[in-house]
Amino acid sequence: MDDDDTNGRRTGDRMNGTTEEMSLSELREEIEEIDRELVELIARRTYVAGTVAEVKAERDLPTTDESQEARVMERVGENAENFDVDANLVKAIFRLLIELNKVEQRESR
Ligand SMILES: C=C(O[C@@H]1C=C(C(=O)O)C=C[C@H]1O)C(=O)O
Repeated sequence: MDDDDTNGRRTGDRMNGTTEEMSLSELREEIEEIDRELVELIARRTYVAGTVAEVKAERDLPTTDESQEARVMERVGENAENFDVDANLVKAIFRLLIELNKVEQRESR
């Protein structure tokens, strides 16, 4: 039995049933749309951080705020658990997003 014979059912079983009849190409289209949304969200997060950088520059505050980073990491860990995904993996992704923001903030001041 090859992958196509499962007709997406393995994925459908993990979700709400609406994906059960989806073909591989339809599932990949769904992933493509999700990926586009993820990149849009990353761009929005980076944009807001740019505004944070302006506020910090006005107040003469440093780019890095470790206590805020700890709050972000705790929050994303809780969100990961609520959505039943690996908290350590999600935290690793957010570590990168925070670093991206700090690079952007340093470049804009
Ligand atoms: C965006 C900020 O600047 C930095 C980046 C953070 C982030 O990407 O979440 C958090 C804390 C800061 O080190 C902030 O202070 O809120």
